[in-house]
Amino acid sequence: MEPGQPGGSGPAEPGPLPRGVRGAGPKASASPPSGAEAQLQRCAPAVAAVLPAGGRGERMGVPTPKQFCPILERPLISYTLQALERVCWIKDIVVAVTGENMDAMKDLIQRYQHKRISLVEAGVTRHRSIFNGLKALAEGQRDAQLSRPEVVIIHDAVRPFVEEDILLKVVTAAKEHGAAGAVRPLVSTVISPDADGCLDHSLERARHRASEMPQAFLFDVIYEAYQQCSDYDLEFGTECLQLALKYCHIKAKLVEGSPDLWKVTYKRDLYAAESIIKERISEQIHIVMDTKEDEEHIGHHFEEMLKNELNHVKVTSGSLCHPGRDLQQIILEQCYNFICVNVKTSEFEETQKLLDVLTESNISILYPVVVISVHFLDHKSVPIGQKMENLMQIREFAKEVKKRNILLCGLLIYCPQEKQKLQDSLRRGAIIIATLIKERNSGLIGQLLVA
Ligand SMILES: Nc1ccn([C@@H]2O[C@H](COP(=O)(O)OP(=O)(O)OP(=O)(O)O)[C@@H](O)[C@H]2O)c(=O)n1
Ligand SMILES: O=P(O)(O)OC[C@@H](O)[C@@H](O)[C@@H](O)CO
Repeated sequence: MEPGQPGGSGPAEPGPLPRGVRGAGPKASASPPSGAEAQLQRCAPAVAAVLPAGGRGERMGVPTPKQFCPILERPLISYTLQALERVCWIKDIVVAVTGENMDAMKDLIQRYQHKRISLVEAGVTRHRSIFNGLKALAEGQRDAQLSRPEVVIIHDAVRPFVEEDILLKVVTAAKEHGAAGAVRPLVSTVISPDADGCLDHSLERARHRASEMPQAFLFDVIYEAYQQCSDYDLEFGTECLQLALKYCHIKAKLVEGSPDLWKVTYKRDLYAAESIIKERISEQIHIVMDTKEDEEHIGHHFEEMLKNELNHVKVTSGSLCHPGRDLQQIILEQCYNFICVNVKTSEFEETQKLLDVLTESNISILYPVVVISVHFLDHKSVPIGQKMENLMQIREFAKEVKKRNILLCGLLIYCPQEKQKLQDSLRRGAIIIATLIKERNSGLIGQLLVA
């Protein structure tokens, strides 16, 4: 077993410590608890998580096991780890991977600065992988600082959209009932075929649920269940809650989960996951301009047009004159989309300053950051040949910053003197920007689009 490598900036900062669970890291609680809160936390359960990630992903139909398939050039499992790492009261995350994928997993932990991760060898079935993870926690391996938790979460590594609230619900329910699991309404009706492959009977859909993840258990319950488990169950079983019922007579509490708890199984699920992630990181755009706010200029007309056309997202704006104030705050808010409107300075002076700040910030470790360098072509500009020659530098800039997962492309907005035509150009520019951010396509880096 290999502990994960300590990270640097790492994933998003964990959320606030919910009542009733003990913190894990230095940021587990903003200030030391007092009185009843301290008492509550002292008796709160220590929580660990086991992530089975040792499958082959045969139903995905590609050579790469689906947990390592890329979404926006980052392996799927990294998103699940990030989701669990956001929860500060999960002390250890034990991931079961096959021996052949162990090195790839260690590289991934290092590259994306995942924390609190320990690795164990997967088994030939999902139940065996989970059992190996539980054994690692039970034996409290010193080299990974693992300790036996009171409550253990079991969550498939290929379910990236898991939020703190469902985790807290299943952990709290497991503490009371011994076991708990997320469920969802059935989408299709379950039927039972007879020996001839014909319908024997169907289940009343409204009275049944789909068992999803996360699930949570008192550690002693699920560990005892796995220790008693038959080889048949270990080989063919698919339901941990059933093991707790069959071997420990514990009836798990069923917790209604959100639609996002689905498991990535087929290729369509990977496309869906990528679309959801793209949508989530496109919700905020920050405009950087190299002119003062009160200055009448085409750049401010364009800023207004952007805010009107992109009214479905949060659009903030500022300048680089005070990067310590505006931009750092925006980066802390995890904005992944930046528009640099070059009005007064030479072609790429402002854009270069923005790229330097973004490169320093590590914001693009987990998600590709889109930067669009906006330029204007009007009758006062330098001769168009000279202008275009200057703007072609964007290709070199883009190639350089791509190494830092920053997707840079340019937008040249033609500014006719006639007011309506100018408005049309600005609107086309805004639509191009909205598309570039939504698609986040690395194939367009270094391109200069014209509106
Ligand atoms: N021997 C196994 C088999 C599966 N899993 C993990 O269990 C989770 C859910 O299983 P499933 O969706 O069935 O994954 P695969 O077995 O990889 O998929 P397939 O059945 O299509 O091969 C996945 O994170 C998978 O990596 C595991 O840890 N060990
Ligand atoms: O059967 P699979 O290995 O595809 O999936 C394993 C679990 O995710 C699945 O059985 C859930 O219903 C939870 O128990």
